[in-house]
Amino acid sequence: MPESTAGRVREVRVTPILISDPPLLNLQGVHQPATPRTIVEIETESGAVGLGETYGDTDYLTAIRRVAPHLAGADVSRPTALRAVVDEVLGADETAYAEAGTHAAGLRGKRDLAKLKASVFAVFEVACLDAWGRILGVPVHALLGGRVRDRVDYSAYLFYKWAAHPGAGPDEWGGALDPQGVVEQARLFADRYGFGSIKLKGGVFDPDQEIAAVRALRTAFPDTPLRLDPNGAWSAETGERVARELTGVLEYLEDPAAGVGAMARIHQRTGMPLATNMCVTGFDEVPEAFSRNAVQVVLSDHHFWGGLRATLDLAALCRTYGVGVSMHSNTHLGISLAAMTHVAAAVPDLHHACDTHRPWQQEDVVTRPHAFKGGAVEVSDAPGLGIELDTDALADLHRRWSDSDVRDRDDVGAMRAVHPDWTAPRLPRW
Ligand SMILES: O=C([O-])C(=O)C[C@H](O)[C@@H](O)C(=O)[O-]
Ligand SMILES: [Mg+2]
Repeated sequence: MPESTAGRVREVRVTPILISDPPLLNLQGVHQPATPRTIVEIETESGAVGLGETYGDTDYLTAIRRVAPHLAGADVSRPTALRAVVDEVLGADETAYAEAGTHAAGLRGKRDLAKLKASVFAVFEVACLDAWGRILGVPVHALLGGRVRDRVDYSAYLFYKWAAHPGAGPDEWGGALDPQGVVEQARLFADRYGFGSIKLKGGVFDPDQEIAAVRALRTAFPDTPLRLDPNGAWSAETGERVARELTGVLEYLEDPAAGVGAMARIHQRTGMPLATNMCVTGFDEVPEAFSRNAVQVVLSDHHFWGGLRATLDLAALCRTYGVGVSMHSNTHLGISLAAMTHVAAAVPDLHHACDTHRPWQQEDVVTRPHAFKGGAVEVSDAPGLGIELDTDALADLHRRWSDSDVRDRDDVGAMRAVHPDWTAPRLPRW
């Protein structure tokens, strides 16, 4: 019998876009009014089109564009084989990633070539699985072993924020710069989306102010699991103090201090469960962190762990070592949310609500953006990722990218629009 050509890759389209983003504050500065993402479409000989979404910064976009032409003729049912293609095309040039600017580097752990390759592979893997699922008529979660839940719980992801970007009118969320503002934002998220867990992005104000905000959330939401994430802004001593003050209040504390040593010390001295998307962001970082008991919850993220099946590998590793698993997010649209939901649906031991930035985005490139009901997204059983590309929206957001000179996420630069002397904070900041 002749080999089937249905899953053979005919064309790969890579489209950079800019999506608008509110003025959300973090350790490094503030989100820009618009941030880059990359959308990948893999079209097969049968006409099936698989979708992927990932970071849009120059280093990612350049690497994705370099690899894309080499995928023609590959088979979407064999995504593992593409790993070798990515490795070969991106070669051994460590500088490809390390020198590509400062932007959000500090907020999501190490930056090296291995991680860039894992990230580039991930967006193609998702698109292949989507196309393959469409061809077979099965959902992506079925290709991952099948769903073990019907709905995936997400967490409200609160940020300190300005009421508006400089020079722009106020947005629909309003400002949140003190405990009362944070509680009001939480109520908005709970009312609109029904989230049953709350995370506050910290590292913005003095730790005592952030402790006060968490206590105000506890008073307003007595039974809701709470988290605080200062992105490694504190010293081990400060982390220890905050951990003691918030013991019994937080479900977990996320990246209180930078590095495995500080994390291990904080946990050992306080017993506070610690989560990370900074000190363990690749498989090579697992042995030391786990053997030193530095993290109790790993925040997986298929965008940089190497795709959906690598996320399942990570979950299995965590299970083996008695470490919890949950999910990290960055500013993203519906293709990423669909991929996150399919893989989360297939992870057996997912005991924490996943992070998502999606409610902060007012536009999308999918025709029917996901709805959060009771804080959860329903797991789709439609073929592939269960989403359709809105080609007009994609064209509009690509036009915005073409008309703009924003090419990288730069929270530090965005902060300079208001504080001209602002520089990336040296750690520990407190
Ligand atoms: O959990 C985290 O550290 C993040 O979500 C990283 C992000 O870059 C977050 O800090 C943001 O969007 O400002
Ligand atoms: Mg984090």
